Amino acid sequence: MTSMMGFWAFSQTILYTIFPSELRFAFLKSFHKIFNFFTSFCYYDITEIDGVNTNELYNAVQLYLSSLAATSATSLSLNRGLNSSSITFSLSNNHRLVDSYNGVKVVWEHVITQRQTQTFSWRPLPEEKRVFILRAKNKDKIVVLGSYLDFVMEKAKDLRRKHQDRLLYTNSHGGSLDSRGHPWESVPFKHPSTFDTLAMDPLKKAEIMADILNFANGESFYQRTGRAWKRGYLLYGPPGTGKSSMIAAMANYLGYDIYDLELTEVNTNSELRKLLMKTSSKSIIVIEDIDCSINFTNRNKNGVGKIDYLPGSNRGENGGHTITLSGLLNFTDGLWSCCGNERIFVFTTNHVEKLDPALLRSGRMDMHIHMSYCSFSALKILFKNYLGCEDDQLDGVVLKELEGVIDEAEMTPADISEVLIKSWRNKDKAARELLETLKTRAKRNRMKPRKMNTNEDEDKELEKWALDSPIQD
Ligand SMILES: Nc1ncnc2c1ncn2[C@@H]1O[C@H](COP(=O)(O)OP(=O)(O)OP(=O)(O)O)[C@@H](O)[C@H]1O
Ligand SMILES: [Mg+2]
Repeated sequence: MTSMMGFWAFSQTILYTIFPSELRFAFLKSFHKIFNFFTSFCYYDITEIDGVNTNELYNAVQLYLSSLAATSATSLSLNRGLNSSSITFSLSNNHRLVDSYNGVKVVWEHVITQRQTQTFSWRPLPEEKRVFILRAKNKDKIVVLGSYLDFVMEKAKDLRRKHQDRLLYTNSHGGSLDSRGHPWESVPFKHPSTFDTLAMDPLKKAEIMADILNFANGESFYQRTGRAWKRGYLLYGPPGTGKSSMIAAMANYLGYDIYDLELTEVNTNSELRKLLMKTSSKSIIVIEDIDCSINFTNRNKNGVGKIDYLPGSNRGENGGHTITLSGLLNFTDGLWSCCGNERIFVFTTNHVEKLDPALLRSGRMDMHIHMSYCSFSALKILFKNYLGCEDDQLDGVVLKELEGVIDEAEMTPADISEVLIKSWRNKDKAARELLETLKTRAKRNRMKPRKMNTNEDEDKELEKWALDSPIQD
């Protein structure tokens, strides 16, 4: 500003010595206009990469402008991501867009420049440097910084949930970062499972739906009670009972992204933290088959399990992998779990009895959900899904028999779907075939010798405990 004033004084001196008075006035007037034009505006740079981190505001602005650009910009870049169902717009290089908010007019410009070749860097940066420049009048500074940018962030979040494909992230290359600073790779998430298609006890389903909805709408509750805005679910039960389908249904219901954390790819607790820091809010962080990829049972003298990689996993015994159960609990529970908001953690397992009790203890996972064999009420949902009919449209006698035998048959919804899918065009035939299969399974189960040993008793005890664990805050 001082140099501006100096330049102003200097130009006035020149003016008085060179120009006659009439010309001087006209010149001064235009000069004043130009001078005011530049000094009455403020400019904000929003760069794509801020230091080493991706700038969330940049992504939000890009999305927000894409919705404006579609109708008002004259030059657009059109993109369609691999596997994506929709085209996205973005402002072309050096193009501008005018936006107004509460009577305040702002101008956005997108500037892309080539980055100078880097001599040395811990992490290579992308070749292009991309910046959004926001211009606003000085007098509107408070509105812009106080509420306009928050408005842009909120709008972008909504747009993303409404129009963009949700994403499924995976950490297939462990915790290492790519050139844009992401440890996660993503693909569009298009799982068709919803709570409508999920076959399970309707009361239990309603309870889970209410719980996640309460969570998603509970910002003020979490703020008031001083709790981190996160919730943990443990889904356990035999294969094919719908644990993964439940996760997909949750994501579709809330419009959240999914981070599928492959724990065997993560080497250290700090890598785990890095991964957590790079997850966005409104997401579900999933660790599937937690008992299969790692073994928590090997506790050290402090009673905290150190994770041994099982023979099937791709980690050797002496590979220098130092991830611990306390690291994992810190990830879900501790201070690090609070960087970011509105996140759901889901662990799944086929063997709840193999999990370390520290993981099951009250307060760790807020809700333990037992996904079990198909019940009669769950079967009715499968009839609707696969045969397109309500149960009262089926033969009453067959239905009664199905009800009598289904619990004893102990068949998973996945197994039952396989039977129904074979004759889905003929609903009565499909129901009859299912009845035959269920009867055969029930007979086999009746003949199977029940092993009753202390281990089984313990397992049952543990399952009961897991089932009875905390359900509400
Ligand atoms: N409860 C259910 N409701 C509707 N469909 C189901 C249900 N459970 C299983 N299925 C069907 O079976 C398939 C496999 O189920 P899913 O992958 O959800 O089981 P899972 O419990 O995650 O199994 P695993 O323990 O092997 O991971 C699903 O794609 C779906 O078609
Ligand atoms: Mg699964």
